[in-house]
Amino acid sequence: MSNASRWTMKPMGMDFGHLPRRSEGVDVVFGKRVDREERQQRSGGERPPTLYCSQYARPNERKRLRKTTRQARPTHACRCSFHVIKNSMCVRLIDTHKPFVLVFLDPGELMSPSTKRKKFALLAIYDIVSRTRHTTPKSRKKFTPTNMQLPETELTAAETDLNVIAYSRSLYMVQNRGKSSFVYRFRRRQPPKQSEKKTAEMSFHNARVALLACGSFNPPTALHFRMMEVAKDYLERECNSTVVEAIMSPVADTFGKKGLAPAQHRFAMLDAATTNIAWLRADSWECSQTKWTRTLAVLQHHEDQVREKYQDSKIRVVLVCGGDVVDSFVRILPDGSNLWSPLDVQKIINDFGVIVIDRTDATPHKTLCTVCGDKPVPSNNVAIVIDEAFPNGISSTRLRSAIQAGKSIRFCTLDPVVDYILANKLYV
Ligand SMILES: Nc1ncnc2c1ncn2[C@@H]1O[C@H](COP(=O)(O)OP(=O)(O)OP(=O)(O)O)[C@@H](O)[C@H]1O
Ligand SMILES: NC(=O)c1ccc[n+]([C@@H]2O[C@H](COP(=O)(O)O)[C@@H](O)[C@H]2O)c1
Repeated sequence: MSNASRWTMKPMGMDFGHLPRRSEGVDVVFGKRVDREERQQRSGGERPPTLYCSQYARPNERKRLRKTTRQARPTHACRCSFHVIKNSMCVRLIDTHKPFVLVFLDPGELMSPSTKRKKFALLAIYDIVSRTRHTTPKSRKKFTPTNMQLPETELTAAETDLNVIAYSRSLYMVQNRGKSSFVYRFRRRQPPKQSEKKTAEMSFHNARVALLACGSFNPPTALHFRMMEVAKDYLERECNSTVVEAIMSPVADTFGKKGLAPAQHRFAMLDAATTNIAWLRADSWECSQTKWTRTLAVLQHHEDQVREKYQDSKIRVVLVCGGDVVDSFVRILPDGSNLWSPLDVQKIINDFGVIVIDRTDATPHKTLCTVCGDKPVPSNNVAIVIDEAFPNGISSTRLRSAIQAGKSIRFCTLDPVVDYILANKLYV
């Protein structure tokens, strides 16, 4: 019997109270003091977006925790998803420091794992799970480390991505036996560190590359086109790469940024401006999706497309972005969740690569050091380029403000964009 088939994923038919359905994710925020009453109030009849673990948040512990994780963050937010496997709850915990830990958990007293971080994470999850009354002594009995396997067949594509990471990390199982609990650690069986290996082999040098810029382009500014030119120039001059094409992909309307003009216009402006530039084009795939697509998925889509188009499985798709986007890699949203999944960021850096165009007030190098933690920033896969010929603080916001004030924006962007905005009376 294959290992995968030993586990069956059951639908969420059990009484999980207020927990969201799987893949929705729950944010576990460490470090916030929320008293019991308030917590109950927050839970109310509705599903709370965030679960607070106040009892593990003493200030001195927070300080130590930050030291351990080497990441000073205002709160320690973890995104978890919940699954039911053989009557036990499986919690997947994702955070910046340890991107993915799979925990099979029975409520019970926990034996302290070796590091504070693990302890905090496990206790936090315990805190959640202990309020769900989901396990019975019978189900606990069934639960043994020997039959443990990820239910690969039942997972969606996105989750299967995560599984790879789970295997490259350690797997923890926590089980209650009488009064004490045990933490089991499993090593992945396949050769580890596949993505690191890929990074070591990968380099911009002599590579065939397609560039991808994702953004609102609301409207496109001179810098949006310029950043593609700067990235292409850098790769061809410094790395002897061949840039086969460069793609500008406007984000879908469902991204929900304030004041976002309809995707049809944002795409049309990019298309009009790039139509006579052989190596540069606008692509409508991302903005024609009904839901917002994470940048990693956009990269993956275009990797498939260009490899097929050029019949070359070695072509790389490299993300081009400004320093502000890199800074946003570690941004935590007001509800405590991560703007970018840390896993996505790791994959973008290691499996694709990024050309960062420096931008006023951005500190991409510092952010990348934070993101990479113990490891050095992979310099063969990430380059921060300063545009010395044309440094400026232009932004779409400034163009929109100028248009609203009735001022000219000519020469702040390409002429076809200006003409399109005027003809369609955008941003007035
Ligand atoms: N002046 C600039 N310098 C460097 N990168 C830039 C500049 N303007 C935009 N970019 C980059 O272009 C990409 C698309 O950006 P986006 O469409 O969000 O433009 P924006 O000017 O930042 O928009 P807004 O002002 O509406 O927030 C991002 O990677 C962004 O960092
Ligand atoms: N998690 C993610 O993949 C993620 C998060 C935030 C923004 N983005 C992308 O960054 C780009 C720029 O966004 P802003 O316009 O908010 O700077 C957009 O294309 C957006 O889709 C991706």
